[in-house]
Amino acid sequence: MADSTRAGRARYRVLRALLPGRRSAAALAVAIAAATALPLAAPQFTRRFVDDAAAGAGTGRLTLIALGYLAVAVAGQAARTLTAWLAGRLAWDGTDRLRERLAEHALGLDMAFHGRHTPGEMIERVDGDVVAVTEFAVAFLLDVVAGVLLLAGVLVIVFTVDPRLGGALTAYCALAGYGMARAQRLAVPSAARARRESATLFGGLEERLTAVEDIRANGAGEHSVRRFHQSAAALHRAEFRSDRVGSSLLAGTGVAFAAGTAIALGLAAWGRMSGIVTVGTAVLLFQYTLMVRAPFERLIDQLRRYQTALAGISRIGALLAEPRTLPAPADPRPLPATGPLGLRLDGVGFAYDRDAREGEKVLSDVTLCLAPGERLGLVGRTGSGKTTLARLVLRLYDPVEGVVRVGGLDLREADPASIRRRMCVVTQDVQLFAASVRDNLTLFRPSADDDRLREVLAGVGLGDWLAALPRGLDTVLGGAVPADAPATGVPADAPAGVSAGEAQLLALARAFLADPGLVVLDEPSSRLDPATERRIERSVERLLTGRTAVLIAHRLSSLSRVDKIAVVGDGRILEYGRREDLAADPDSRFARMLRLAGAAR
Ligand SMILES: Nc1ncnc2c1ncn2[C@@H]1O[C@H](COP(=O)(O)OP(=O)(O)OP(=O)(O)O)[C@@H](O)[C@H]1O
Repeated sequence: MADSTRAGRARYRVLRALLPGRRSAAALAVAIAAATALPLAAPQFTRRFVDDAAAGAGTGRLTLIALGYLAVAVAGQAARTLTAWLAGRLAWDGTDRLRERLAEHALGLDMAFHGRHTPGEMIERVDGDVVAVTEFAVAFLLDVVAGVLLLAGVLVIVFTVDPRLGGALTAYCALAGYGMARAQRLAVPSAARARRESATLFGGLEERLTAVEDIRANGAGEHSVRRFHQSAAALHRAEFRSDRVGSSLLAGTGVAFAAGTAIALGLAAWGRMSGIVTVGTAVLLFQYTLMVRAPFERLIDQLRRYQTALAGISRIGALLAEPRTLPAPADPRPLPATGPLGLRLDGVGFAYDRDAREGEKVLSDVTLCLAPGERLGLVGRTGSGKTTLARLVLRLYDPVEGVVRVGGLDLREADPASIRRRMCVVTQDVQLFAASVRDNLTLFRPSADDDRLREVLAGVGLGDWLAALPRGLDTVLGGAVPADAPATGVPADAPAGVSAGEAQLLALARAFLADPGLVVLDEPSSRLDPATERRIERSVERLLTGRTAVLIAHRLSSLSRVDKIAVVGDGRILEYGRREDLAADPDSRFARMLRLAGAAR
């Protein structure tokens, strides 16, 4: 499909998500029509008032005309308020719909996509772009549609009063519009520069706040603050320049419209003196000339925002059009519902970049087999491909060649929900949320049985920890804190800190709750205190019992609990076999590793 067609379709999908229902759209159209027509009617009352007063009409009649004017003015203001309210409500509905669709779509995209895009970028897309687009949509309805209608209405009315005056006003509007559009373009570079400086400042701020611990620990606080000052100063200068250009343009526009008003006054006086129009009509023409200024200014302002909104629509459309690289199976089959799951990899090859050439693969020709309940230990240097192998087992990626089978099923044909239900991963980098202990354990699943949660926590040795928490399972967890941090004097609703060891045990508790048939466990490589380490080891042993397991081992001692060992190097399986066989073979790499470890001790 041609890129332009795809982009057009994506834009159409975004705009369709923003479209309101028929009834809301009809209500808004009526409100916009009223908000335009009523102000257009007001000068007719002024004309009648002036002409009747000049003709010596009585106070009663003049009062009636004045009241009519007042009623039209009040109704016009009410229609404008209603329009703004309706447009605002529709914008919120549209924003929510679009944001929900985008968030759902983005969360459904696979790891390959999320590896290429930072969280900050995703937030900007799902929030920043959507808000920019919907704000523009509201402004478009209020300023562009209503402005164009008002302008057209004024020109039509003045034409009907006198075609010559109508022609003059049209020519003036065309000239003023062209001049303002040109002037706006002058403002674009300085405004764009201010936006760039703003992005640099906030991007840097986000990065430094994320890395605050490393910055402090390495004594880089002063440099970071200096860089922050530099960015803030650059933003200040850019904003100042942009404001100066903006104010000059505003002043220029003011002069142009003042000249227009003077011309209109002159034309009205000329019309009156030539006897073409009455005094009332001269006042009416003057009022209509004044009315064109506001819609003009708003139209020009929207022209500038249109570019930003268009870019936002294209980016949102591109995200919505992003395909999943893990295709859903046509006929999904569930993994066996109970018991440990067998695992088999046949000639598996993988590259993160699917266009990579033969030599650039991260994994090549990997063949492994685990019977249900067997445990495999993966060892190898850093960057050798152990984590990648584990990701393929969990179907976070699909292999580019070969097959991964779990429970006898090619993972590409297995029901994705049953994969997430029956398989589970415990990583060393435990993610805890600023949420209650309960939500951290169940990952926000509402159907949690508190007794089961307590039992599981006690099982991993966190029973006393839970009992000491001020609000038990409802205690909100904060960020990780050092294990030796004092826990006294903490208010009852303050977020509880979690040490690295406790976080590991919480992750193991999550795995126990899921009760999987296959566990992938990335052993913590950081050193914990011996007591915590023993608690973790005991829990790991319990977790692995009766389950198939792939263990990424960072310590040789951990391998004593596995049945088979695979030594990974440069994306290949360098050695694979039963642990006792490899240990008994003096020429094996594993035996060499054991000897080296023994010598080191
Ligand atoms: N998301 C990714 N995108 C692109 N390349 C990646 C990605 N993750 C890992 N790699 C690359 O794949 C190779 C294997 O990495 P992998 O993380 O699987 O190794 P590892 O054996 O688990 O290392 P470690 O023991 O340090 O965790 C490395 O060259 C790494 O740079």
